[in-house]
Amino acid sequence: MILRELLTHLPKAVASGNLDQVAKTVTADSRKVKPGSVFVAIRGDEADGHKFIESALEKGAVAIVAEKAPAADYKEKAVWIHAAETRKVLGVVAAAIAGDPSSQLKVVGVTGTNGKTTTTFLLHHIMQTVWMRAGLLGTIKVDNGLEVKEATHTTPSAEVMQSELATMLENGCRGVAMEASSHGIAQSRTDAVKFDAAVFTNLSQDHLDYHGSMEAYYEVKKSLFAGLAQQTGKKKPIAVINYDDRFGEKLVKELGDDVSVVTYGMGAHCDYKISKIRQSVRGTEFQLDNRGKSFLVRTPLIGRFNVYNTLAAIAGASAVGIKARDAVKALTEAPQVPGRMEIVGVREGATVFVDYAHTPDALENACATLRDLEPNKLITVFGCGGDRDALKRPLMGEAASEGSDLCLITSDNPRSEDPEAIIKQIEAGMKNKAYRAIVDRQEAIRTAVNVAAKGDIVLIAGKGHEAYQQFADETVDFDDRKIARWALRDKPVAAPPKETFQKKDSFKRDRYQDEKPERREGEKPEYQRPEKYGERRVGEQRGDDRRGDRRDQRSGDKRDFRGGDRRDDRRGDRRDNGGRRFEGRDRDDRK
Ligand SMILES: CC(=O)N[C@H]1[C@@H](OP(=O)(O)OP(=O)(O)OC[C@H]2O[C@@H](n3ccc(=O)[nH]c3=O)[C@H](O)[C@@H]2O)O[C@H](CO)[C@@H](O)[C@@H]1O[C@H](C)C(=O)N[C@@H](C)C(=O)N[C@H](CCC(=O)O)C(=O)O
Ligand SMILES: Nc1ncnc2c1ncn2[C@@H]1O[C@H](COP(=O)(O)OP(=O)(O)OP(=O)(O)O)[C@@H](O)[C@H]1O
Ligand SMILES: N[C@H](CCC[C@H](N)C(=O)O)C(=O)O
Ligand SMILES: [Mg+2]
Repeated sequence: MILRELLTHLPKAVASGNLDQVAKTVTADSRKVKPGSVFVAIRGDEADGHKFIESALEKGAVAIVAEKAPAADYKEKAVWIHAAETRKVLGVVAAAIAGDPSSQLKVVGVTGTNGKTTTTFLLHHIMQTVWMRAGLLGTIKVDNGLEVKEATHTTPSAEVMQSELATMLENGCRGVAMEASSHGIAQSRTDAVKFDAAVFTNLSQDHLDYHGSMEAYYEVKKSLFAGLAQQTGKKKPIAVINYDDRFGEKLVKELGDDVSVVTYGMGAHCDYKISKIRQSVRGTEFQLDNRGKSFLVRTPLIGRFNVYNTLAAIAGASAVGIKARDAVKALTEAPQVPGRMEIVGVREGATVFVDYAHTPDALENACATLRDLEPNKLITVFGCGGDRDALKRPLMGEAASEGSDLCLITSDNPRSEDPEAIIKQIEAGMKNKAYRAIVDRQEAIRTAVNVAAKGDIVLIAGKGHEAYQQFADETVDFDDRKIARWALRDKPVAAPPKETFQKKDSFKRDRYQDEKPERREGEKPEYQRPEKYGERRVGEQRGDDRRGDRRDQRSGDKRDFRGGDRRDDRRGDRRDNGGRRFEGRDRDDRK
């Protein structure tokens, strides 16, 4: 795009230099500048992009966008564009260079503290089923319709996002389901995206390290919806809002008439109303009432909160013209969202789930969901990430201890923090003494699996699909699901004596801290850190190592409600809520 044309998108900017040159790409990172790039200098939390202007010029930037005018001795090596709020300008320039792809795609953005990834996966599945080709952009992966890549961020920077959207359009996608994280909204990554609909799943405590208060966090989420009214070029966008959520209700009240609002929830006045929920370990079914029509929705997903995610996906799909009937049909074969309430195995009648609950609300819901399956005991393994909201730590302790019979507090991604110090902050919130602290996550998982007896459920929470663990000095390969499978494989054949875990007092940290889990003579050897886990990924940093699961979820990982699980190790006993106890079943081939 010729710079002169680009400037028509920036009416308030002041430019100097030869505007008849071609702008090929745009970036806010001097390290990614190539000849012909526009470099946008952004004042960030850690660095000031203006300091890298020289470096961008040396690499051949054709134009510099900055919040200040050029110095008097500036040699006009490149066009200088002086503008306010360069973060916002980045989005506008990126959209213009990419050909404004979101104006030609049906775009649904999903925001909220929990449920974004799940809802976008469901929505993407519906879009793919009905439209053949659709894009997905979020925490786990970017699917451009033809290829799947690991994601680095939940909501990538504006230039990455606009280029991904352009590829989706080129690849024949009709629409895209994308997550809008609060960081992404606050940093204007989503500003230049033209949404057809935006979904609000819920709001509860998280990210207070970044936003400062719940009110400020809410205001950021709200700005996505308020922004819909300012959008041009698309017919009136639709705000799809969870009306059972306190902040969702507030949002509905506060949005003006210039945004169309559609609500979902249990309340009689909701546009998409849920009732008659029935859950089992194989899936969930419920009644959906919408515009005088009733549907029986059946999905293989487990958990009451997934009823909300399912409904959000149906309402989001309807907002872009997909018939509710078609969405409901597609959801009978909804995909297993990696690491979200995923059954990883059953052994000796004990079932192990991996879930991504990493907020107090999510942990409370995850425990409640598994409690609904009426296990003998619910054993929860969890920790809290370092360098992130510290205020949620005792609250997660409280949620887990209230929802479980036994907790194993361990490390999540400690990042630059001391893992033991994080654990202490979690312990401050524990409501009972039925817990042990085991800093090593692998050890904690193995202990939980070993102590689980017939009819028990083990919940391994917090890291879900993540395939790594981040420490101050290194990032190592680590996958809860793999570790849990190995631990299940090595689990002693007979469950440990019941009395070991009967007395809640017996889980006091000091008593068990250094003990190794029991193993009987002649049984399988002591668990070794597998070779593969010896490989270090030294030096990888935050954004770069937020790696998702490499598997392409479109192939081979679908769960069919009607046919039951395709993976045979997901077979728990199918029970409804009729008061019977949950009992997992063993895979025969493990014996
Ligand atoms: C706190 C935060 O969100 N930071 C993000 C932000 O960084 P920043 O704007 O503060 O950038 P900075 O590092 O201070 O640098 C300022 C500018 O100088 C530039 N620079 C820097 C160094 C250099 O050599 N040359 C150069 O040009 C940088 O590219 C940047 O433009 O913008 C960067 C580019 O888009 C992001 O990579 C970075 O994400 C960091 C790595 C991160 O960890 N973010 C997490 C917290 C995040 O965004 N998470 C959300 C999910 C949260 C949720 O669950 O809801 C997400 O959407 O992924
Ligand atoms: N609608 C919901 N309400 C409450 N908790 C939920 C909901 N959906 C999912 N959860 C819980 O939150 C966890 C994370 O879900 P998911 O990955 O879909 O959320 P997310 O918003 O994308 O999270 P992140 O911001 O970290 O990417 C799940 O593993 C589950 O425990
Ligand atoms: N999107 C979330 C992911 C948290 C996952 C958890 N495993 C952790 O590292 O805290 C965040 O950035 O807060
Ligand atoms: Mg997500």
